[in-house]
Amino acid sequence: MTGARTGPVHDPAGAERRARAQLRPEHYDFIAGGAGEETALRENEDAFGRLALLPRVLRGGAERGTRVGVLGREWAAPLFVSPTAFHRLAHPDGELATARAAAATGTPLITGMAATTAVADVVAAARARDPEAVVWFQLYLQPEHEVTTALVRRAERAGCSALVVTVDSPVFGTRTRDLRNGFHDLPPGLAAENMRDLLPGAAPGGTRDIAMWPAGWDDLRRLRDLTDLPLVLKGVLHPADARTAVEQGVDALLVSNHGGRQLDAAPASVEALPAVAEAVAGRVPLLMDGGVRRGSDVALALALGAVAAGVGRPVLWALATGGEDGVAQMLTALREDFDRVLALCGGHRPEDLTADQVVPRGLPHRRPEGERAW
Ligand SMILES: Cc1cc2nc3c(=O)[nH]c(=O)nc-3n(C[C@H](O)[C@H](O)[C@H](O)COP(=O)(O)O)c2cc1C
Ligand SMILES: O=C(O)C(=O)c1ccccc1
Repeated sequence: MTGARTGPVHDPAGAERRARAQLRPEHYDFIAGGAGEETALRENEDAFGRLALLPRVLRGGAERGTRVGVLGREWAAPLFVSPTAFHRLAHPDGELATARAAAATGTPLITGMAATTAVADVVAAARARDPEAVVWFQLYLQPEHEVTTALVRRAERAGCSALVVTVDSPVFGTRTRDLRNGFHDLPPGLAAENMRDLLPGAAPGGTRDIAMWPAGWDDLRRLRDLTDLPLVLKGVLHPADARTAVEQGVDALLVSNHGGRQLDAAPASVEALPAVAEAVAGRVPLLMDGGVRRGSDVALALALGAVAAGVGRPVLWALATGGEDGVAQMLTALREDFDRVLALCGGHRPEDLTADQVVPRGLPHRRPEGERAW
């Protein structure tokens, strides 16, 4: 049969179940959990479930492709790996395995300051698979400007091609599961390697060593002056902030509620996307993450204004059960799933997906007066 599935089957729920069986319970909870009552966490996936895609028909499309352009580079698909802390909790190869898998599948990777592998080693691992691999560095603005500066220099020297500043974390969200489990520190032997020698005391070993701090637009301007790398703001949900960010010369926005781990009352990322897209009006590219689990989620995000969608937890589940191969299979399956959804929607390229193709699920409660159902 033409077009039959040949690659790995995409099974997001199964991947999490298998990872859970393998991880220490407090590590599983750290990854799976959200803030407070985990409303924002649940909403990220549920919101996609409330949206349907209206396919267009008879549009041809034998010449289909998934490539997109972002900040001057071509990406294989509108898909990237969002920054998540502590990959060595999931697998001994940690960020090295993730970096190799991302590069091997042509997927851009955002590695974070809370990685358990130094950014230079992460970039080297990616470039060993693909010399053109795209790696960005995520950071939190630090209370001491010298620490921020040192982190930026580490990312520049490593060869990262953009900085992602996470701005949704003036304080750490209330992580209910971590509090219940007493999980605050990394196991012996693991450390937040990017922070090494930047903080007083021993090797940075836990969530408390990554300062989240209430930075302001002034601090962002100082960062702008510090580096020529493109700046991406992560965690913008309010359209007014999106507008300010564009005025401040930010190069891209990543619309995100931090996987439901910061403000529990925040909307789902995909629900915040349309208003941000309207405010930005195409002046900078929009990325999004939160609850992206299948090709149709990527397609919905694109139709609502994003140029690409990121995955956080699915990477860690795949890493826990399958290391580099597991992550590569997951990313490949997700890309293939998106490609099929794009075709079924009548699209030839990711840009062909439009907002008129997104409709809410569920019948309207009341039909307009006098109108028949057929
Ligand atoms: C275990 C874990 C650690 C995370 N660490 C960071 C981090 O250090 N910096 C950051 O900006 N976002 C962090 N995030 C948020 C992700 O970048 C991303 O916004 C979120 O995971 C996307 O949602 P998803 O997990 O539903 O795909 C983390 C998320 C998880 C699950
Ligand atoms: O950002 C997060 O969600 C997160 O879990 C984390 C943990 C430790 C350090 C930095 C971020």
